[in-house]
Amino acid sequence: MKLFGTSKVENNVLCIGNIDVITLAKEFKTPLYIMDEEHIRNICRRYYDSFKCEQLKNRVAYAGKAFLTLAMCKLLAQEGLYLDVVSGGELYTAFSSGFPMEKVYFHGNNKTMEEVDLGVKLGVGAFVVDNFYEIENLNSIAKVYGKKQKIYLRVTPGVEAHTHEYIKTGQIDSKFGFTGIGEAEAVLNVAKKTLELDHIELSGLHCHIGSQIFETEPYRDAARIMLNIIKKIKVELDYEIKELDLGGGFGIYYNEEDEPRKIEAYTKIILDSVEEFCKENKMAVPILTIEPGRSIVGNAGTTLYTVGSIKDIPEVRKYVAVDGGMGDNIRPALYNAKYECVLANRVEGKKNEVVTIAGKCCESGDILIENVKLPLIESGDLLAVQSTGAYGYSMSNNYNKIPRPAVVFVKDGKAKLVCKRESYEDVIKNEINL
Ligand SMILES: Cc1ncc(COP(=O)(O)O)c(C=O)c1O
Ligand SMILES: N[C@@H](CCCC[NH3+])C(=O)O
Repeated sequence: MKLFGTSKVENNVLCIGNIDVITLAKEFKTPLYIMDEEHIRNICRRYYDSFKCEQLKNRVAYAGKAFLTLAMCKLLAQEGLYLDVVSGGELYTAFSSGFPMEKVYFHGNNKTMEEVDLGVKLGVGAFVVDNFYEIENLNSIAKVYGKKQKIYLRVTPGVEAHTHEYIKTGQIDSKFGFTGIGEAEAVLNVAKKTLELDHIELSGLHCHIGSQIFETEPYRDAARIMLNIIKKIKVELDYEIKELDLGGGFGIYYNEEDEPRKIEAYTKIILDSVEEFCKENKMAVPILTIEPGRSIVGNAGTTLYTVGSIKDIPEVRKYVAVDGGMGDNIRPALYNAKYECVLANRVEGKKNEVVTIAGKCCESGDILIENVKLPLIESGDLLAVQSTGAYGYSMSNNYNKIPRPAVVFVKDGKAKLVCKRESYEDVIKNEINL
């Protein structure tokens, strides 16, 4: 069992943010997403410091797709981070929280006209554009508002990162961005056309090579490819790109097979390789951005469930069902993602057994964890699945009309409700009873 942040075991009960989970379950019910606020803040600070945000004006833009709520936006603003949003809904969340719009990067491979309009109207810092269709729309909308909109061009650098097929994004065969390999003609052409538009300012280039990446070397490769394109744009178009965003994707620990590097190892290789390339090529070092999502919130989140039915099929398997499942954590079903868990109200028990943790959805694939060794479990026990802070709540759904769980931030013995548990009324709120 690995404990992150402020998680610890006291009197054989799991405690997070100095509150035991039995108390949290009583107050907020289960399933419950518990976010360790101190842990999130510590990671934000480690990124901010090690990426030299103060000294070099570099930026850490948290990728909101991992987990975004009003409270999270407030926390990010307090920690001095930027924010990457990928839809009108995420943008609206940030805006509603009072997050500074000039610190927002607006992503998305197919932004609608309404989304583009909202972004320009609210004054987002930069659009990360994926295609020329978007640039033209953006130029005409920015004209209506009498603005010159900053953009980054998203480039697929052709870097192979070893991760799950569904979460790779930097390879050439990708729906994202302009192809940036070889002579990078596609990027040069679009940069050239962009420079002719009156309401667009080409500020930077962007790439993102994938997610849950453990190696550091692909970031060096991506940095060099991107800087080479910046150099080409300077030589061929006589235009200096002053900003570079190298995306996120830094891997975290979910289970024993995962060997993530320290945050500082990723930030170091990026800073060093950019500096090295710029020195070799006598170029000015651009302002750098990274976009970590998972590595900021992943290990800070724990999902607390109550055990319900238990089905023992002798010599085959023992199913232990919890009161949540693929509605609150789709990742095991979607990516075959592996998690660890603890019997949270009796962390250590005398007899251990191997069980499979099943969800409550009407779907055979709704299995949260297969073959995990735990103390003998009884109905009514509390089970805590660890490292669910990223892409848990944000990918949650109402399959089987199951209401989404509540989210609490815990810190220094206090729990703050940041998202209410959905009610049955919420589940039908958009429906019309003809
Ligand atoms: C453009 C972009 N930036 C940042 C991220 C965040 O990735 P991660 O949560 O793996 O750090 C993603 C998701 O993979 C992304 O698509
Ligand atoms: N949702 C994915 C990662 C997101 C990839 C976004 N580009 C996950 O849970 O791992």
